[in-house]
Parts: sequence; C-alpha cells; structure tokens
Amino acid sequence: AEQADVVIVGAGLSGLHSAELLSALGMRVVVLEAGAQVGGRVQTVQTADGPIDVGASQIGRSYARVLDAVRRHGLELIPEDRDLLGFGAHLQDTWVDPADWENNPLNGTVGDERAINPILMGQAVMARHNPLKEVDEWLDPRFSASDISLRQLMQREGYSEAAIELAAMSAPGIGIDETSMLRMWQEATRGSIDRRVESAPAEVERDHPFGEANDRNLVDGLASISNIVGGCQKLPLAMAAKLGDAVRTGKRVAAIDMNDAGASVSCTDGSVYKARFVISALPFTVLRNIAITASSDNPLQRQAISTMPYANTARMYLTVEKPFWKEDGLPASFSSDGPIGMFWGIDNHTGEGQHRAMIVMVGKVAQAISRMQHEEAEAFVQSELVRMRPAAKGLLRYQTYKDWARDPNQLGCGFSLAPGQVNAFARTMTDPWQVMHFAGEHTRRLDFGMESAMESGERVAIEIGERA
Ligand SMILES: Cc1cc2nc3c(=O)[nH]c(=O)nc-3n(C[C@H](O)[C@H](O)[C@H](O)COP(=O)(O)OP(=O)(O)OC[C@H]3O[C@@H](n4cnc5c(N)ncnc54)[C@H](O)[C@@H]3O)c2cc1C
Repeated sequence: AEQADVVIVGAGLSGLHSAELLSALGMRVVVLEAGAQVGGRVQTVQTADGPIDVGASQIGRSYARVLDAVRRHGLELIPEDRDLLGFGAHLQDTWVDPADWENNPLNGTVGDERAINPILMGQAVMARHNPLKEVDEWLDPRFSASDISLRQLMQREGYSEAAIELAAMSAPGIGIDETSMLRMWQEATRGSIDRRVESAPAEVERDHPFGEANDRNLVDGLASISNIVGGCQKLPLAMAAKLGDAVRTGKRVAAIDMNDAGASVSCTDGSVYKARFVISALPFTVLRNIAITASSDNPLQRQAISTMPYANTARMYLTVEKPFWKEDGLPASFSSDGPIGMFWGIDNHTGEGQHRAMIVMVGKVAQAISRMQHEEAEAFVQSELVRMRPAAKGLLRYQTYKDWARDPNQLGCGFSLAPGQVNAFARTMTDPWQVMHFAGEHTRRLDFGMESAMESGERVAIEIGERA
C-alpha cells in the first residue's frame, strides 16, 4: 500500500483546495479521483460552438476563495454574458402573461397572492418569511422551529391551496416537500450578501427564479458575476496540475477502513492507500455506496450519509438559428408546469441571428427526464418544445446535454436537507469521525456554490493541521 499523510477522496474543488492547503503545510497528500478528469461538478464540454460549462460557471463578486484561486493560477475572468431574455409562463397548457396574471381566469389564488408572478410564487414566499439576517443563523437552534418544508410553512401562514400548487411548480429546484426552509434560507441569506457588496443594487428586479444575471456594474473591475475565459473547468485543472502526481485520476474508491490511528482506502482496481487522515470530498450520494468500517461507529454520521437527499438538474444546451420568439410573439424564455420545465433564451445583444438557449429541468421534471435514456430524453424535450412553439421547428441545433443524476460519479446536482434534518444532524455532521474529515459543498457552514466547496476544503485542512 502507498503511504501518505492524508488521502483525499474526490478531486472536485473541495478536495483539490484541501490538497493545496495541506501540501502548503508540508504534508504528503494523495487525491483519488474516480473520473478520467478532475473538477466534478465544474465541467466544461467542448462543442462546435465553443466551450460550454454544463456545471458551475457563475463566480460571484464575494467568492473570496474562488477569486483568489483564479488569480493564483493565472486564469482570466470575463463578466457573465449569459443574460436571459424576458420570461413568460406556460401553465395548464396555456400561455399566460405574468403582467396580467392577477386578472387571469386560471389564477385560483386569493387576496394579495393574486398579484404574485406565478413563476415566482415559491421565491416570493421564501423571501417574505425569511427570519435569518446572518449567514450562520440557519444552524442556530433559535430557528429550529423552521426546520419544516415550504408546504408546511405555507399551510402555517394560511396560503391558499392554489398558491401552494404554484409554489410547488416554482420552488427553486429542491421541492416543496423535500427540503427544509432552513436549507433554502441559508442560500437566500448568503445570496443577499452578494447583492450588498458596494454599489450593487440592494435587490435586483427579476422576472424569473433562476440564473442570477450580471448587473453590468463593475466594482474594482469585477462584475457581479464573472466566468472563466475558456470555461470554468480550467480552475480545477490548473489546481490539479500544480499538485502534480499527488492527483490520481481513474481511481474509484470502494472501501474505507479506519481506527483512531489511521485509515486504509481501497480502490476498485485493487490499489490501497494508507494514511494518518482521510478526507471525504464526495457528495453523500456516492459516499453512501462506499463501504466504511470503523473501530468506533458513528450512527448519526451514517444517518446523514445514507439519508441526505440530493436534487437534480438536467440541461440541454442549444443553438437557436433564428430568434423564433419574434415570429410567434411569445416571450423568448418561459417557465412551465409541463414536462420540460424551463426554456432559457440567452441574449446575444443584437436581437438578430443565432442565440444560445438552454432547456433547464429541475425538481420533479428532472426526476421524470432522468428515468429516460439519454437519446430518448433529448428527442422528447426537443419535440415537446416544438409542440409548444411550432415556430421553433427546424431552428434548434443541439449542442450538448447533461443529466447530473445519471452521472455515476455524482448521482445528483446538489445536496438538500429534508425537513427535520437540520435539527437531526446538520449542526454536527461536519465533525470528524475518527480520522475521517468531511468536505464538499454539502458540508458548508456559511457559503454557497463553488465558494462553499472551497470553504469546506479550507475547514478540513485547518482541522487536520490542528490535529497533526
Ligand atoms: C448544473 C450545475 C450548475 C451549477 N452552477 C453553479 C454556479 O454557476 N456557480 C457556483 O458557484 N456553483 C454552481 N454549482 C455548484 C458547484 O458546482 C458545486 O458546489 C461544487 O463544484 C461542488 O464541489 P465539491 O468538491 O463539493 O464536489 P464535486 O465537484 O461533486 O466533487 C466530487 C468529486 O468526487 C469524485 N468521485 C465520486 N465518486 C468517487 C469515488 N468513489 N472515488 C473517488 N472519487 C469519486 C467525483 O468524480 C468528483 O470529481 C452548480 C452545480 C451544478 C450541478
């Protein structure tokens, strides 16, 4: 068996960042990555129309660690150019004008609910009742009574059934029943910090619940959202290149055996690595398939690993040869309660000619699509879009498609915490289990997105640095 001070399992941003920091402390690290490439949920696909980020791409202005790593590795940033074109709604197989929703006969909501844009219902309710002011308060036992679902919150606050139904359609990806409000508010509260940075407007007026847009407001040369020139995966690739032969790709970990003195990590190819410490930088969807044996058991940690739910996102990336929305007069982008979810038309800033677009499937829509084989899913979403908008026929050129639940190294796109799980284990689930430490975006305390992966990599490096 090869010997190291620390074996890190998973070469996403969290694993790579912990490796960078522990190496800087003089420790011998080995990073084991199941995939052929590093990066995990930061993945850039080369297409006929250039690189497309099928995972993370948006870097917020307050992503201190990500921005620092981008600079350290000599990468170049550009302001986000994925501005979404105006959103409409397609509900009960009918096109709906959100501006006149209040008077629409399909609107079954009551009182002041009637004026809420139907595709923003989930978002609006979440924002209205968010009691958190600071980014760490989601873990504060003072808020433990809010460890409930969005449906339970809406029932408690007296919303109509029709409003609850709309929220189920527009709840931001992770479901009206499946996710604790504390998990949702953690992200919302962290997001509001970004908007407080210097001259950024306090609240950006938006007509859609996803895809935060660049506000075109530069602060210290930085847009509110930036992208990496050439694709976001350049960052993990540069981090891994610097770590040299410490990073091993094609190494699928199958078993971790540990006691208080060290751990032995075995891969499916028969190779074994022994170390004083081990870091799991894996989503729990895949960690739960790894056999963990320990001289001292940790039932609460096992519960977290085996039960934490994950949401899915599936996206189809398209080139639109001509803006068909000019022909049918409907909004370029839309949210629907139908089987393809959302269509995002991306502004090319001329209004004419080719545009990029995405079909974005989240929540129940993504679950249904994930049950299909790749080609079947592709054909289905394209034909469904043309059924809804015949003017799009012949104008959609397929670029690439990614369904994160079908990626065997991910089995989902992002963690969730079910109602009751913040109180059950979220406060302590990042504590080390014997010599195993836990990194990954799902072990965040304060941050979100890529920055939370970096935050967790930093935390485990400090934990191990203090113990070594
Ligand atoms: C569609 C999508 C869009 C996103 N957009 C943004 C965005 O715009 N901005 C933003 O900030 N964040 C975004 N995110 C979130 C961001 O990508 C993640 O928070 C972050 O990349 C997670 O990093 P991680 O290290 O925690 O995990 P991962 O990136 O999941 O890394 C885990 C690694 O473990 C490896 N692995 C799995 N099983 C094994 C095994 N048995 N043995 C060894 N290795 C294994 C995997 O291959 C992977 O490389 C997005 C995510 C998705 C899915």
